[in-house]
Amino acid sequence: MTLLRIDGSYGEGGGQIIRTALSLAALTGTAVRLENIRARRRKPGLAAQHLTAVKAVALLCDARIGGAELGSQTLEFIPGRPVRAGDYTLDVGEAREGGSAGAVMLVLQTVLPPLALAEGASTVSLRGGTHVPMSPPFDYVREVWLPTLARMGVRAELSLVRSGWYPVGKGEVRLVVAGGRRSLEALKARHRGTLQAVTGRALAANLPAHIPERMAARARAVLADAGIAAAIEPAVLQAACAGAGLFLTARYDHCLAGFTALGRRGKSAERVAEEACGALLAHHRSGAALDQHLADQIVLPAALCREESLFSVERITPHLTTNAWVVDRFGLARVDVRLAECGTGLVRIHGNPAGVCHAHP
Ligand SMILES: Nc1ncnc2c1ncn2[C@@H]1O[C@H](COP(=O)(O)OP(=O)(O)OP(=O)(O)O)[C@@H](O)[C@H]1O
Repeated sequence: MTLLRIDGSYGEGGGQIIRTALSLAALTGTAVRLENIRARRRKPGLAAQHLTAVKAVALLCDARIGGAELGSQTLEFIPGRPVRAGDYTLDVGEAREGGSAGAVMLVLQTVLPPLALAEGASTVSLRGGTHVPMSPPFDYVREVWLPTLARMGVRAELSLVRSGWYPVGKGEVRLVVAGGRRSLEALKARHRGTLQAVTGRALAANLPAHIPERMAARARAVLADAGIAAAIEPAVLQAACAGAGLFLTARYDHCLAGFTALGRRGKSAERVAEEACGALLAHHRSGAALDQHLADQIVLPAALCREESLFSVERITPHLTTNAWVVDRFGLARVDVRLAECGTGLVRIHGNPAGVCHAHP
């Protein structure tokens, strides 16, 4: 059997190459061999979050897997059948002795596209980190990524059972996916239109109420100075360890954009607020439609469309160009990323008129 070889050291050289490759392997029935996994990271190879994603996608399509161990830098993944809808429970904490706060949202983003195109509805319960650094937090996925996918025809609902923060994790979310799509609808967001509203949540877990209140107050003041009225709600949550963060959503006529800043010991609530607002204002000034994270996270769903998607993005990141490369390796859709005005990017994803092909044995 020939396996499609994917070089994990390409471009960004991180975990996203694995996740995108596995989603596409399951969707198309392609057997893949991943090499040099996370070669550009300080500790290369599969970490708890990636291993959970590997096992999750393997469950969806009954894949045979080789090299699915912590630290492994090579993985073979051979799908056994088309993706099956069902009830799945995935726990990042189980992937490593002593637990892990690995990002469950990244695992969710790996299983959702295959389940959206599977026959029938699914529920997925995911346990681990819900608001952890270097990943989309729960609020971003619920307020920005899923509503953007809803515009592309994906029907899914996400709820937070318990938040999970670094370093302990132990959060839980529940995802319900309607399934039954044959392909998705193209995303058209070259121009974003006008800013309709900015909303947000200032969250603290196991910390005093004045922390989220100060984050919310400072954020409202910073945005008001820029002429933007924002509705930001402070809230205190219970969790397995302390954590805090501010999550903002900018709602434009034709798209959504999300901005996050997480707290840590020694960083004031006001600084957290200024960081998230700074990111929002930089995006607003850029004039582009999608924020830098949404662009790389929408490349895969857009590759599942029959028609062409087109959107502008605040800036071209290595995550974006790397994900474009992975999609290209599967020959599913051609992704064209171009530099546009003032450092923004323009992304065109030529859909596949034939739709996604399930070439399962
Ligand atoms: N603040 C944020 N908001 C939304 N998305 C984010 C945010 N920070 C990071 N992301 C997204 O998280 C993903 C991280 O991918 P990356 O390849 O870096 O993954 P990883 O598996 O966490 O690990 P590693 O970098 O350790 O290999 C990207 O899609 C990136 O856009």
